[in-house]
Amino acid sequence: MTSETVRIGIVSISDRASTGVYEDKGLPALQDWLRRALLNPIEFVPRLIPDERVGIAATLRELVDEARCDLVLTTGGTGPAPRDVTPEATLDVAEREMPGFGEQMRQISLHFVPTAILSRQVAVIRGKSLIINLPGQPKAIAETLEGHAAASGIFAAVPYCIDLIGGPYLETRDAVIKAFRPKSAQRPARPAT
Ligand SMILES: Nc1ncnc2c1ncn2[C@@H]1O[C@H](COP(=O)(O)OP(=O)(O)OP(=O)(O)O)[C@@H](O)[C@H]1O
Ligand SMILES: Nc1nc2c(c(=O)[nH]1)N[C@H]1C(S)=C(S)[C@@H](COP(=O)(O)O)O[C@H]1N2
Repeated sequence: MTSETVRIGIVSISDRASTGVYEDKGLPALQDWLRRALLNPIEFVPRLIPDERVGIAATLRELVDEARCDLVLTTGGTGPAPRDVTPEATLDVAEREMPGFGEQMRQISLHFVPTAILSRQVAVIRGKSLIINLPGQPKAIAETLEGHAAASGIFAAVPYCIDLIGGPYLETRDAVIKAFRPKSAQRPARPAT
């Protein structure tokens, strides 16, 4: 059985990376982790943009409404600094909030850094797409998606969430992240790769 293709918007939000002050490590880190974690063919739709609320909201709308992404992951701009506005922009485009993702990410991240509580990250649904904010530190991407021995990574809940909102059936590599679905929602497993 062939996996369905998934279209994923990846958005790196950083004033300095988007103006070339330093090299962006957010988009490569997102791509690397998703390629490792997913068995589905992936079409990435990447964007590197500054910390501007209106521009971030416009990018998220475009990725969901025009590019038809099933999932959008952002990185950066979730902290308390005046220019950190990613959560506000994400809420601007939200139809529904999914507060469990932010709660769980802060729990996971406390196993890595005491400043985990400074991230105001949110997750929302718009149309048939799930949008999730991740912190800006490139290493925080794998940390929050994959988790810690004591706190399961948020990506474990992403495939079933996407099932429920009408997206493609995502299959993960268990060695990276084991997706959880109720038995009634599981399809027969593919041979391991
Ligand atoms: N996109 C990125 N690429 C590479 N490193 C990054 C990126 N975003 C953040 N970092 C690193 O994480 C550190 C802390 O992130 P911080 O929240 O200050 O970044 P930011 O808000 O994206 O930066 P900026 O002030 O340029 O918008 C940065 O000093 C940088 O070392
Ligand atoms: N897993 C993880 N979460 C993390 C961090 C990290 O290094 N790893 N950094 C924290 C810090 S220092 C800040 S300020 C906030 C917000 O980061 P952002 O503004 O770059 O999004 O995320 C926090 N969450």
